[in-house]
Amino acid sequence: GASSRASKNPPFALEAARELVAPKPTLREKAEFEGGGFWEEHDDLLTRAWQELGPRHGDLYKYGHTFEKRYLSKALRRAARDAREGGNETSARDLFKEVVPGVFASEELFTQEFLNDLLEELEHVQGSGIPMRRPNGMNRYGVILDHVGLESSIQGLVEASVRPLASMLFPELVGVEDADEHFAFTVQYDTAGDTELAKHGDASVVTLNLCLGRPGWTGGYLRFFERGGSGFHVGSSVFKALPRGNASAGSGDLSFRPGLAVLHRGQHKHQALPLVDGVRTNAIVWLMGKHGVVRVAPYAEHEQLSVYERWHRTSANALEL
Ligand SMILES: O=C(O)CCC(=O)C(=O)O
Ligand SMILES: [Fe+2]
Repeated sequence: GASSRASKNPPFALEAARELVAPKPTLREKAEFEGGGFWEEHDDLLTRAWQELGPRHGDLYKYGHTFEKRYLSKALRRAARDAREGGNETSARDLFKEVVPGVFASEELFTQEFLNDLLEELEHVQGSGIPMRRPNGMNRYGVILDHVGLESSIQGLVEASVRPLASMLFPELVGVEDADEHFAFTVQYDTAGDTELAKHGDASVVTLNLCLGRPGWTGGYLRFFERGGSGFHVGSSVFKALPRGNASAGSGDLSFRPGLAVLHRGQHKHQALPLVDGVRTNAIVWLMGKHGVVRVAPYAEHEQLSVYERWHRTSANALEL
């Protein structure tokens, strides 16, 4: 019962978590390996502290009809319905423009409420005093969304729309089990903290990168590279076998605006150019297979998912849109 459970756990997890002295997030050297023990040791306490803190926007934490109505655009909901019920991906494809070869952008996926609520939730979480682990060794000021209670709602979002869209745009990479898991985090650039991110590939098969805001920064372009281990090589037989439009991972600079989302291959090398002024915050979802496995070998055309398979894989897809 409630009393025996309470007696097993130390009370006031939130207060206890605030007392913890976490490994410094500003240490750069070997950053990604540092302090792993700390986070494992206190995992339970931190999870309870987040529960005690509670949300500012509760709707963000549960995927379902309310989430979809508040946070997904009408255009995305209609496109998903057309694809799922009518087997027609035309409206889903029409959401995107290929702004750099292999980089598909859309301003039509999420609502303004999603951007606002997420930004406010980040402030709430970052002001809580609960220690937080950095998303990766390169960006020191983001939040791992999966660690602050948002993992299940983001997984719901992934299953219902992000994974089907990723499979539609990159059918040679997203098969049945290639995007069963995700890693979701934010990055934040400002002139007092991190201003840029070195050239890298993501530990993902496909990445969704959504700009949250705040409006008014300058600089901070996302640069994509044609070469440098994209996994696709012009002239190889594999490359030639890929369908047009999905074959390339080209070079170019992308200018974000709040609400602009891009999908790109994780192996498509990219770099965040220096922010000159203001603040840019993006939410990023890496898609990957179970246990973090990242598929890089492309599927031949006959092995790729059908439209039906893309949009009907899981029970989450059955949610009313
Ligand atoms: O600056 C960005 O929007 C991209 C960040 C990024 O590529 C990453 O965190 O993997
Ligand atoms: Fe990245």
